[in-house]
Amino acid sequence: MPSKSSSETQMIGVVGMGSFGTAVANMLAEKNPVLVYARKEEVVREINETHTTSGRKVHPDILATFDPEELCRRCNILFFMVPSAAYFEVIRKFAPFLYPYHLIIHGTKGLALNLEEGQTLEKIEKLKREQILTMSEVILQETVAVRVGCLAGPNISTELILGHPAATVIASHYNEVILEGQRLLRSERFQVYGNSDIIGVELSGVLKNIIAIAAGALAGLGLGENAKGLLISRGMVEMVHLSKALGGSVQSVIGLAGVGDLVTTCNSVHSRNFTVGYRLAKGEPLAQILNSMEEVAEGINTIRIVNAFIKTAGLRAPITENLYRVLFEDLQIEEALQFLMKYPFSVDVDFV
Ligand SMILES: NC(=O)c1ccc[n+]([C@@H]2O[C@H](COP(=O)([O-])OP(=O)(O)OC[C@H]3O[C@@H](n4cnc5c(N)ncnc54)[C@H](O)[C@@H]3O)[C@@H](O)[C@H]2O)c1
Ligand SMILES: O=P(O)(O)OC[C@H](O)CO
Repeated sequence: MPSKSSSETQMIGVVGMGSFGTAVANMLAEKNPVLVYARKEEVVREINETHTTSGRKVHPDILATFDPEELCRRCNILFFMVPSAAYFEVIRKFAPFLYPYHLIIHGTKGLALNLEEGQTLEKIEKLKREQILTMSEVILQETVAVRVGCLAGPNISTELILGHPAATVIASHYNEVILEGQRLLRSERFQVYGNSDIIGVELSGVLKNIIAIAAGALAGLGLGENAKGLLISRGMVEMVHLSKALGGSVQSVIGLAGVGDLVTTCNSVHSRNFTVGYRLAKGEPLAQILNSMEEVAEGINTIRIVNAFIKTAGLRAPITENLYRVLFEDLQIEEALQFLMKYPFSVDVDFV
């Protein structure tokens, strides 16, 4: 295994220079030099020559490369900031260059499927928990890395880029991952909390996207703040039950990465998931909305996976189930709302 000198360890690696990757790379660059990986040569050139990418400013202490080996050789702390749909491809590209000394933190709020060749979600009768992977589980499965963490919280990238105050959670089984994340990212404008329940924190960030799509739909219909309060509180209860069934703790859902991010995403016109719901409610077909979006709305893939899991686990998750039918089975939003208003929820909080 190659050894590393202490001076080399100061350079921090970031994989993926989309909205969130750029925001995080810029924050990291306030304290350490940063090397970012982008797969396209023209993006690498743009970052190195103009210190911008896709119209966003890039900190002058950030260099770019399209060589995964260089990134892994020069950085022993890596932040992976790519959408879940690209995760297996990206992780497998980096896996040959990763060693157990690497420390990896990811910021992806999506799920992946661990299926056999030729299997698809549609073909599976019962989707088991072990066939669903959070991104930390993908990293652990595909690489020799051990010290893995996630970063999740109310972190709309457009606000981070403006330097507005915010906070996040770094979750890991390893305290040193949390401490490194805090050391690298904490600033006067950015607070970093720790949590040892990595699965619960990942699931919180993943599941709130479903509720955010529903919140966008309510806003698109102009149904007001009472309805939103109702959705957010019932959405939180649904997230708790789904997260518990998938291996997360109640505490993580009611913390910053759960309720904190839920409130933010359900209220932000900058949220891609909220925007999908809003445009659906205005009458646009889902395919048209997704085709016109350059950035990923993770909730769409998440709801397919979670809906399949709900059936296997025998759970009831009325918001998720009804939203799935709106998105994929032609149920009208108004009909879904009527169904939810008649649903016999009777206990307010049933998980403590
Ligand atoms: N944007 C936000 O406000 C925000 C905040 C918190 C978390 N997140 C999460 O971060 C993740 C990324 O979101 P984003 O907003 O940066 O998305 P984005 O669509 O803006 O950017 C995705 C980046 O990944 C890169 N990428 C995609 N496929 C790739 C591949 N096969 N190989 C290499 N690179 C590839 C793209 O080139 C792009 O740079 C998502 O899971 C999202 O939920 C986003
Ligand atoms: O734009 P969204 O909907 O992916 O949400 C972004 C972040 O998850 C907010 O914390």
